[in-house]
Amino acid sequence: MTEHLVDPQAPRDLKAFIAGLPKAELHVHHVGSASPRIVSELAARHPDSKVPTDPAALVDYFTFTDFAHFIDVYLSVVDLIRTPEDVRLLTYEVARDLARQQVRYAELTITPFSSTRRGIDERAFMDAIEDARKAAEAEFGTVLRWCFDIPGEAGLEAAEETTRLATDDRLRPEGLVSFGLGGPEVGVPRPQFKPYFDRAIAAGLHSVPHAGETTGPETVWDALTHLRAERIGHGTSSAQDPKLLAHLAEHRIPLEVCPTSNIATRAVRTLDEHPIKEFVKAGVVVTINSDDPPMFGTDLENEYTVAARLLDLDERGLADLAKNAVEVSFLDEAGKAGIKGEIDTYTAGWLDR
Ligand SMILES: O=C(O)c1cccc(C(=O)CC[C@H]2O[C@@H](n3cnc4c(=O)[nH]cnc43)[C@H](O)[C@@H]2O)c1
Ligand SMILES: [Zn+2]
Repeated sequence: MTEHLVDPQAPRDLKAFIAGLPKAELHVHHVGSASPRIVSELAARHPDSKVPTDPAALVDYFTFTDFAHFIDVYLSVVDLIRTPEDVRLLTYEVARDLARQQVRYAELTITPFSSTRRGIDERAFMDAIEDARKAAEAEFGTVLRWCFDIPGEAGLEAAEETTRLATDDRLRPEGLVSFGLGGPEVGVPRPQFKPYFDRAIAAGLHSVPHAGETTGPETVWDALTHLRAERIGHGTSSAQDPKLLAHLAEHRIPLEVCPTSNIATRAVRTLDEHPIKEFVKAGVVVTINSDDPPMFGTDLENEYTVAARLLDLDERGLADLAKNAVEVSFLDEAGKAGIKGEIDTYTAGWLDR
């Protein structure tokens, strides 16, 4: 867990502003959001796992040599989720952590294939996430929506299964709004997933694949052309292609930027080399996200602190960033207006102190 990535230099006042700012999180993974407490609780429930049961030992365990190592570790945590009760506990606790950070709305990326192939009954899986979603909204006031993603490296069998689970009217959960594609990009060309995205889009889901996280801008083009991406997960390498940046800006295709994730998986060398500033300069809409927060030693508040430094933002700039995420989310218009109003009221109150 890369704790050194948390910025201790950030002005205390700005940190306090960020802590209270109502936020939306658009790129955060279900299993990747398991807190050290939940990971150790699940590891203790399933002692045959190689995941440490001691939260302190997780700091080393969650330090990654590269993206492939990150995926290996990620899958060892996936292996801890074996029953519908594990799924419900994880989902509910993730919502609690989001609510604590004043996250009013989150689109949580879930990989149902990883659970059903490990033997969790598909109906029980859907019931567990939906039960947690409803409880989280009632108890914490945080609205959750789902993005079901294909784990690309698991191939077309995974694509078929994910599409079936996302489009079968008898199974599809009420909270499902979008369809994604995750995992490694190297050796996993995006175009092969076109028929699955076509079916998901025809069923009313939004297209939000990962692209350009660990490969070049051509993968982002592929995601736009073949998968009809409406937002791009990461899109980091877009900075290498001025025509792509112009296209993203012109068509208002937002990038879901996750700065600390890119350092932790070694996709980008240092935060100062992160291309977020180039995205903004080119007029691309960016949103700030945490990806797999406990695994990367971060949370959404820290990502906003990082963004404030990299983009040189004051309170108003941070509020605009938070409103970007609400605006390009898949929440209904009334819900968007409500959160944007809250952001404005909070910011005005803070600046009038
Ligand atoms: O579950 C399986 O059995 C399985 C078999 C083969 C491959 C996979 C995967 O590749 C799962 C990867 C999983 O990783 C998630 N994730 C979390 N953070 C990121 C990220 O920063 N970039 C890409 N993927 C990420 C994602 O949800 C994938 O589904 C699984
Ligand atoms: Zn991701």
